[in-house]
Amino acid sequence: MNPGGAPLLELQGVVAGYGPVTVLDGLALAVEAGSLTALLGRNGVGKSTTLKAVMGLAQVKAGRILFEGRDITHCRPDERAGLGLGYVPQTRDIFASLSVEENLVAGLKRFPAGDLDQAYALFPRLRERRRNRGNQLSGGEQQMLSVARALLGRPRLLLLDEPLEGLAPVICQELLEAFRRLAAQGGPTMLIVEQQVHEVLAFARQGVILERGSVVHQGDCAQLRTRDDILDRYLGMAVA
Ligand SMILES: Nc1ncnc2c1ncn2[C@@H]1O[C@H](COP(=O)(O)OP(=O)(O)OP(=O)(O)O)[C@@H](O)[C@H]1O
Repeated sequence: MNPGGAPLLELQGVVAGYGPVTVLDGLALAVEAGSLTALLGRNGVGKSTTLKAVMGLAQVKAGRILFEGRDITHCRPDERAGLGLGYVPQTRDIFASLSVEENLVAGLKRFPAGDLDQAYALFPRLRERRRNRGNQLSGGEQQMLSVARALLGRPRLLLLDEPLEGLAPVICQELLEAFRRLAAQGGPTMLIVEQQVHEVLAFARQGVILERGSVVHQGDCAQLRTRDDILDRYLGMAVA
């Protein structure tokens, strides 16, 4: 399951990209089981590509990706999902013409062990909107549905790509509160790519900063919040 206490996820010297384009340049990254990790960095440094490489959606040209100590570098994306990796893409993975409930039921075809009631308990708004079509939902509700669909697979690691993008502050807090409840209930380890640095640093426990496809800083989010020098240097900002 997890031989020798290995990290839940480990990227070893990963070189990855798209065709001739190389984005990740020997990326080394470890995510411990039970952690909440924020993956930060300026636009275009390779945050989404990191998640795509883990899911088998970007081409890995060198290096290895291990999940629970098992080499998944060459597994198909659906095999990775079956092994316990959940992914919420930046594009929100829902069917616009299906209702909330139909979206979830479609997810159950893929993950028969999933639990609709659990999804509704985590996001009561989805129960209220269960007859609304995907394209009749607000951005926040679409994001909740996308997360709920990923959770049907009962992942041990949930990869979230900019879950707060384009959401009003009050909805961001609602979503983060749901993530907190999920974590408190022993939910999946989470690796979150996010541009809303204030919000994600207040939520996550570990922060990893990428620059040009490599890790340039990693540490406690509580400490990172006080490191204006690092935030300014790598993210072009200072957090009060
Ligand atoms: N399908 C693709 N084909 C070719 N190049 C791509 C593709 N997707 C992304 N890229 C390039 O890879 C680089 C890294 O992109 P990526 O989306 O991983 O960055 P990011 O750190 O997530 O950025 P952002 O914060 O803007 O989403 C960028 O230069 C981007 O243009």
